[in-house]
Amino acid sequence: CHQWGYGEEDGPSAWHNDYPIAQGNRQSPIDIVPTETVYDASLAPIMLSYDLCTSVNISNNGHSVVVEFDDVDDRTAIRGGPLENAYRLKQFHFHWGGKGCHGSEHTVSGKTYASELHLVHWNSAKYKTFGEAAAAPDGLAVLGVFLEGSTADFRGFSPKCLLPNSLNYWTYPGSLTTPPLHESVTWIVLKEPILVSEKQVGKPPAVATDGEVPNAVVQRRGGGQKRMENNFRPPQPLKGRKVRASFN
Ligand SMILES: C[C@H](CNC(=O)c1ccc(S(N)(=O)=O)cc1)Cn1ccc2ccccc21
Ligand SMILES: [Zn+2]
Repeated sequence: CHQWGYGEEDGPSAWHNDYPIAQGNRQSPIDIVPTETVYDASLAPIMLSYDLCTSVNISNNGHSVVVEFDDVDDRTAIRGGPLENAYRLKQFHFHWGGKGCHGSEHTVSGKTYASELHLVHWNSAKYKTFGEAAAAPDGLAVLGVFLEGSTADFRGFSPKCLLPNSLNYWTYPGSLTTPPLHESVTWIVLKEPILVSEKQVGKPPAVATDGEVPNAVVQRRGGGQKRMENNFRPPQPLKGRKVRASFN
């Protein structure tokens, strides 16, 4: 099966060998240039109903730490914004760098953030399963939230506590940022970052790249477990796409 990663040999610059769509026309992430975005007054505010969300598990899939939700109904969903109907929350995960710097996937005029949270939703009105939606052009909606280093509390555990005060956003048609890189994502990227504690962002979560969730990752010389870091794809060509802003 296709082994891909973020290293020299198997990283983003090699993904096109196994996933030619990597050079497609709506790839993600992108560099968002605010002066080149278009304010669209017809864009509705996004509405998040995360209150009844039921997280099911947390796992390390070798590429990120993923918190999965049970997606049997639309209790936990995102609506409004550029979306035609409700999209159901499936999972959220993070992308980060090493030592608390440059870990975000989207950038804003070249500025990188320490990390980026992705809340992944699927179009349950049109598709029966996440897998089916993940391959359809209007199948997914991913809410991207930048994480900046500072101190902040992290009480409770509704994804709502992971959101900034303002829901001002940019939106554009894009793709999964990891293989299979399906061009199936309506991206909604919040402008305002959330602040998480330096110690949390400074040190990437202690996860290994071989899928184990060790209590502490040991840095073994030569092979064995490697600390998972820099699991971000660099910005991809815009190829004429318009990035719309929900704010002036
Ligand atoms: C495409 C899927 C695996 N990939 C993702 O789910 C995914 C989601 C979000 C992003 S990002 N970084 O753009 O937000 C990247 C990858 C495999 N898959 C196919 C069927 C299926 C069913 C359940 C679970 C996974 C499944
Ligand atoms: Zn992601």
